[in-house]
Amino acid sequence: MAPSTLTALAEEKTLQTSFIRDEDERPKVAYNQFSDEIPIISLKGIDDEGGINGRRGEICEKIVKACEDWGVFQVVDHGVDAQLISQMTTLAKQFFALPAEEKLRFDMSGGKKGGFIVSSHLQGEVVQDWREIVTYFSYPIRARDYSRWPDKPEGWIDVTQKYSEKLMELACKLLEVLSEAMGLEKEALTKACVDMDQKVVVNFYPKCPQPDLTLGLKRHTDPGTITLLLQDQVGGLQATKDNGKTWITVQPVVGAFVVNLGDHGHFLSNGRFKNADHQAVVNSNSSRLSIATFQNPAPEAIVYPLKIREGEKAVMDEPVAFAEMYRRKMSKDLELARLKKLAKEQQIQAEEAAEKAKSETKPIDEILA
Ligand SMILES: O=C1C[C@@H](c2ccc(O)c(O)c2)Oc2cc(O)cc(O)c21
Ligand SMILES: O=C(O)CCC(=O)C(=O)O
Ligand SMILES: [Fe+2]
Repeated sequence: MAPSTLTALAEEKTLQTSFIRDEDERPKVAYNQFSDEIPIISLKGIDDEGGINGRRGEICEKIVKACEDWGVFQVVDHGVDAQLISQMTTLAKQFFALPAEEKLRFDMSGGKKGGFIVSSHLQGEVVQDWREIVTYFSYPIRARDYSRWPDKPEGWIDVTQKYSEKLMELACKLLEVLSEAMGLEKEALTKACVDMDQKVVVNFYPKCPQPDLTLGLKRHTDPGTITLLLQDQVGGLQATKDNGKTWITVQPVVGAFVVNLGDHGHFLSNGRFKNADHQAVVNSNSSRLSIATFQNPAPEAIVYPLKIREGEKAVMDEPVAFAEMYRRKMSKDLELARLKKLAKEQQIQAEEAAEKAKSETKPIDEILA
C-alpha cells in the first residue's frame, strides 16, 4: 500500500520493502560527489546577434556541444530574476512542510490532472520512488485548471504564474539556438511543438533512512522537448552517457538551471542531440528540493525528425503524435518493470527448487552426519 505521505516513513530506521530497488538499479555514486563534467554556460550576451563582440555564436557553440555530448548543461546569467527563484523555492518548501491532510486536499492519485502525490510518476510501478511531488499544468494558459493548484501557502499561485511565464521565455530562447544549430529557422522547434505545453513538477525528497537501497526518482529520460530544472544545494541529480555503466552527480550551482534535452528534442534532431539519461538519488542527512519545468509539444503535435543529414537514416520509422509517443513510453516502462518483477520471482522459485532438490539427493552419509 502506498503511504499517504513520506514524512512519517522518513523517521523510521529501515526502509519499507516497497522502496527497495534491485542491486543493478541502486546508486553507484554518492549524492555529494560532484562532477564538473556538465558545462556551466553563461547566457550573458546571447541576444547580441553580430559584431566583433557578439557573444551569441560562442554561447551557441557551447550549448550545441553539450547537447551532442550529454543532452545536459547548466545555464547562469539566464535573465530569470533571483528574487522570483527564491520566492518559488521558499513557497515550495512551505508547501511540503504543510500537514499531510492539507497536502492531500490536492491528492491526484485518482488520476486527476495536477496536485499532490507521493512516490511515483507511474501508477502501477512495482518499486516506489522516494519523493513527494506537487504539479501544475501551466501552458497552454486557456487549459489551466486553478482548482488543481494548491491555494496554500499564500502567494503560491501568483509566484508560480510569474515563474512559468519566465521559464517559457527562457526555454523558447534555448530552442531558438538549437533550431539554428540544425540549420533551420529560429522558430522551427517551437513551431514543431504546435502550441507548447508546460508542466511544473516540484519534487521533494525527504531524508531517507537507507538511501543506498533506493532512488528518489528512478532512471529515465524526460519525454518532452526540453526541461529546465532548478535544484537546491544538496545534490542528487545524476546523469549517465554510457547507458548506466558510469554515473556522475551534477554539481549544484546557486541560481542556475540544469537544462535536459528530452525524447522529443532527441527525435526532432534525428538523434544528434542526446535525450539526457538521468535519475535522482537521496541521502540520510537532508531533504532535497528540485523544480522541473517540462516544455512539451501539444499532444497532437506530430513527432518526426525536422532534418535528416546526408548519409543519415531516420531514427524513427514513422511520424507519430506526441500523445501516442508518450503513451507508448509509459506502457513500455510499466511492461519492463512487470517483466523484471516476473524474472525475479522466477529466479527465487528456481533457487528454492534447486535447494530442495539438493537436500533430496544428498548422499546418505551427509544426511546422517
Ligand atoms: O515525473 C516525471 C519524470 C519524467 C518521466 C516521465 C515519464 C516516464 O515514463 C519516465 O520514465 C520519466 O519526466 C516527466 C515528464 C512529465 O511530462 C511529467 C512528469 O511528471 C515527469
Ligand atoms: O530532482 C532531480 O534532480 C531530477 C528530477 C527529474 O529528473 C524530473 O523531475 O524529471
Ligand atoms: Fe527527469
